[in-house]
Amino acid sequence: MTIETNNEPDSGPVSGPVGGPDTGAPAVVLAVAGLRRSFSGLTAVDGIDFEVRAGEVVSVIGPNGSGKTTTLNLVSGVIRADSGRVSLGGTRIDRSTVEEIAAAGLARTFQNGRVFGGLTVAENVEVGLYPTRRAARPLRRLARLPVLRWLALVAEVAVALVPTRAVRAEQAEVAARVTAQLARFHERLAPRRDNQAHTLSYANRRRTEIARALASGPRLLLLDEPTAGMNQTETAEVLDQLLALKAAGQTMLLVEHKLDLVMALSDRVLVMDNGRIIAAGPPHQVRNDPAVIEAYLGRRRAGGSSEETA
Ligand SMILES: Nc1ncnc2c1ncn2[C@@H]1O[C@H](COP(=O)(O)OP(=O)(O)OP(=O)(O)O)[C@@H](O)[C@H]1O
Repeated sequence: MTIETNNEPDSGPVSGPVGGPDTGAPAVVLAVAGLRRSFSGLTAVDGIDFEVRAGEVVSVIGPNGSGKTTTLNLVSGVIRADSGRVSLGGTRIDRSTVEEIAAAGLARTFQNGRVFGGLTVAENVEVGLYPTRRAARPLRRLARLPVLRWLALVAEVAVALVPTRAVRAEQAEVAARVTAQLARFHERLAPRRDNQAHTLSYANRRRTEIARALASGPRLLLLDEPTAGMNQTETAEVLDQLLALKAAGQTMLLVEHKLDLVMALSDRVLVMDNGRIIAAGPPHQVRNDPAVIEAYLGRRRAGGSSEETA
């Protein structure tokens, strides 16, 4: 077996702040401390602290512009923090590259859904396995060094042209994993595996993106508004899939505006306002927190919104 996976249960001791055997609490998968980021004088994320434990589903809600997506971008390395610390499984990742963070076991989807339109559905999912491949990338460690990156690429091309037995075995494993991910989405994706992604409906593009994020068996899955732009039926279907993932033990951190989904799915909810976490706790507790009602839900209700969204 040559593909590195990250979906082993996080029950063993890890360095950094942990629960584990001593406390009986699941290990900390993600630890965020003092995270801060400003854009041209505007503080988007203002020194936040939180943890996500193994098997937990944590949702981040809050009004538009409160700092939710910036938080996901900081955690996943898409942008750098001005200060603060992010650890995945006890290892600091806030100065790592996006690829290093992916290889460490973090996968994510984006707010507007990002797929490679010219690739097939299966190829899009296969991309998600790239950071975990070893045989197909024999000199992958050199890719970190700008001067020697070309050597890593040459080695990749060489084994693609003349695949070794290990590369062929890895390719077979990749194909099996892609098929398993597409099967997760039943008739939505499996029959479309060879269709180019640009021909898919919006909902199927988003499903493809989730399948790609799951392909590597991530230790932590970040989802940025996984049901944005979906109708009620599509949203309910995605909720069922996320509940199945949760039942299988997948650790997730998501940003979501649809409160019904958040309430049904989350173990804990973090409420952000003006870059800060103003409340955190189980869904029913957060829903009834006077500070949240005042700062956020109350605003909505006062505005007479009939659809309760975050
Ligand atoms: N790249 C950027 N450059 C400048 N300002 C930014 C950038 N990214 C985010 N911001 C600002 O930071 C603040 C937080 O934005 P962010 O997208 O994190 O909020 P959000 O809670 O995810 O909002 P929404 O629910 O609308 O997606 C906003 O005022 C936004 O305009």
